[in-house]
Amino acid sequence: MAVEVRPRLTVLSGPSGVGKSTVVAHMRKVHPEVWLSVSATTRKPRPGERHGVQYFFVGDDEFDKLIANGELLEWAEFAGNRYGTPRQAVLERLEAGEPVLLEIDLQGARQVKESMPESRLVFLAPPSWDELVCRLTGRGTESAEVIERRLAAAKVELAAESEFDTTLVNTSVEDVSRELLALLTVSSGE
Ligand SMILES: Nc1ncnc2c1ncn2[C@@H]1O[C@H](COP(=O)(O)OP(=O)(O)OP(=O)(O)O)[C@@H](O)[C@H]1O
Ligand SMILES: Nc1nc2c(ncn2[C@@H]2O[C@H](COP(=O)(O)O)[C@@H](O)[C@H]2O)c(=O)[nH]1
Repeated sequence: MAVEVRPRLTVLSGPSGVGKSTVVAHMRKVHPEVWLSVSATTRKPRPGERHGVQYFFVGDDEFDKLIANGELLEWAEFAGNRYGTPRQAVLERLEAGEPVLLEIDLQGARQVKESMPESRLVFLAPPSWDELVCRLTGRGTESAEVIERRLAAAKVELAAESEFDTTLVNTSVEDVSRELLALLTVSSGE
């Protein structure tokens, strides 16, 4: 019997610093055809980040307009900044029959599951709490105060792991990237 393989909407979430961006970047280096939604955010760019690549960096007024015009599939406030997924690009990809990957926080993942129950939520977990703290601190992109806020959010996110369809533990970037890639399509057996 032929196995039907269909694209799907996959949401990757997990605590700040667990390695979501690293895993996705590795996967897309090996498989550049994988499409990742570019979010809008009110956060200021980190060194090396470019508008339209990592994020669409917008001001508060512009973000307000995106919400008011219904242009965001979901949005949330995270550690003092707002983040949201542009709706149109996601719907266009799905209508074209292409897999869609979102890298968003827990609040956004819950909103997507509510509006698109057929989506798959993937939780990226750290090997341990100490390793998470080490990765977030070692990245060196946030102040001590922001790290504290992100670690407080991480406790909430880790407690919500059971809401996700699948958990991947980020011990090896290469292994997790491969596992994530396999989840981007749904086969008829599922
Ligand atoms: N498997 C791994 N082993 C060791 N270090 C890792 C691993 N995966 C990622 N890292 C490192 O952890 C740090 C955080 O990774 P990354 O920025 O990808 O996290 P994130 O989950 O996207 O964070 P945020 O949600 O804050 O954007 C980076 O310095 C990255 O190099
Ligand atoms: N709900 C949403 N969360 C998002 C979106 N884009 C990114 N994120 C999440 O925000 C935090 C912080 O990201 P950072 O780049 O400032 O480190 C992280 O958990 C991201 O996954 C989004 O569109 N919606």
